[in-house]
Amino acid sequence: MPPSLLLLSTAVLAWMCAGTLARLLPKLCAEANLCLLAWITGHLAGGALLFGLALHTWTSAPIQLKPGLLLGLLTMTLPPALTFALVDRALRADTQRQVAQWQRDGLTGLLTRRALMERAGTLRRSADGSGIAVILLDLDHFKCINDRHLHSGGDRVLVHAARQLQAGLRLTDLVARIGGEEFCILLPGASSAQALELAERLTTEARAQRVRMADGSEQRYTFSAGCAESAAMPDDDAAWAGLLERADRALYAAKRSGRDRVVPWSTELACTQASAGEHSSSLPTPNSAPPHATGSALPSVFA
Ligand SMILES: Nc1nc2c(ncn2[C@@H]2O[C@H](COP(=O)(O)OP(=O)(O)OP(=O)(O)O)[C@@H](O)[C@H]2O)c(=O)[nH]1
Repeated sequence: MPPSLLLLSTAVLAWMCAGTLARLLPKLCAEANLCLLAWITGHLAGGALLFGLALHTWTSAPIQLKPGLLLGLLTMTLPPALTFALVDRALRADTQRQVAQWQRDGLTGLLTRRALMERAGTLRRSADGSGIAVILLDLDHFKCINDRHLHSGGDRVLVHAARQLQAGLRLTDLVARIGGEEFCILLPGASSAQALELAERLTTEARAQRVRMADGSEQRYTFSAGCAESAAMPDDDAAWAGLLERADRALYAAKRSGRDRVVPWSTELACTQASAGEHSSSLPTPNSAPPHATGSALPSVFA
C-alpha cells in the first residue's frame, strides 16, 4: 500500500475513532481539559514523528511501513481529530443550551413569550380550518405577595401557579409566561365556550391552592383571566394582534370588576370600554416588538 494511501486511511480511521471517543470521554473528564490535553499530545506526537522521519532521512535509512510507523501516524492524527470532534461537540451542546434558554422561562420552565410567538407562527402555517382560543391570566395583587414574602417567595408562587396551569391543559395547548406574573394559553381548535370553561376551571383550582412558603406559612393566590376566540386561525400578525387584544381587554375588565374572575371578550365589552375611554394596558403596542422578534410570526403582539 502506498504511504499516502496509508496516511489517508489512517486519518479516516482516526477521525472515526475520535468521533466515538468524543462521545464517551467527556463523561469521564471535563471537555475543556481533554481538548487541551489532546491538542498538546497531538503536537508532541507530530513533532516526535517529524523528528524521527528527519533522522531517517539524515541517516539515509529506507523508510519502511513497520508497526512503529503506523503507530506514529495514528498518534499524529488521532489527537488533533479528537480535539476537533470535541470542540465541535462542545459547540453543538452550547447551541442547544442557547435554544433551550430562549424557549423556556428560566424560573417556571414554561414557554417564553418569544417561543410562543414561534409556535403561533407554526400553527398559522399548519392551519386546518379550525379556529383558536386564547386565555390571558394575571396573578392578582402579586406585589403584595412579594412584599410579604420577598422576591424569592413571589418566585415560589409563580412556579407553583405555572405548574398548576400546565397540569390543567391538553397536550395540544400551549402555555407561556409572557410577563412577570402574566400567562398566556393558546387553545388550538377550541371554541369560546371551551376556553371560558377551561379558564373558569383554572381560576377555581387556583383558589384552592396553598403554596408552602419558606417560613412555613401557606400562601394563596388567585388569577384574573380574559379570553377570546377566533373562528379561523389568524393568518397574519394583525389578526393575531386583534385576537390577543380582545383577550387583553377582557382581562382588563376582569381586573377592573374585582379580580379573581374570568371575563370573556364580547362586543358589548368593547363598547363599554370605548365609551368609558378605557384601553388595554398589559399588552404592549404593535410597534414595541423586541429586536429578536423581527420577522417572526407574532413580533408585535407579545412585545
Ligand atoms: N417574585 C417575582 N416578582 C416579579 C417577577 N416579575 C415581576 N414581578 C413583580 O410582580 C409585581 C407586579 O405588580 P403589579 O403590576 O402592580 O400587579 P399586581 O400587584 O399583581 O396587581 P394587579 O395585577 O392589579 O392585581 C411587581 O411587584 C413586580 O416586581 C418575578 O419574576 N418574580
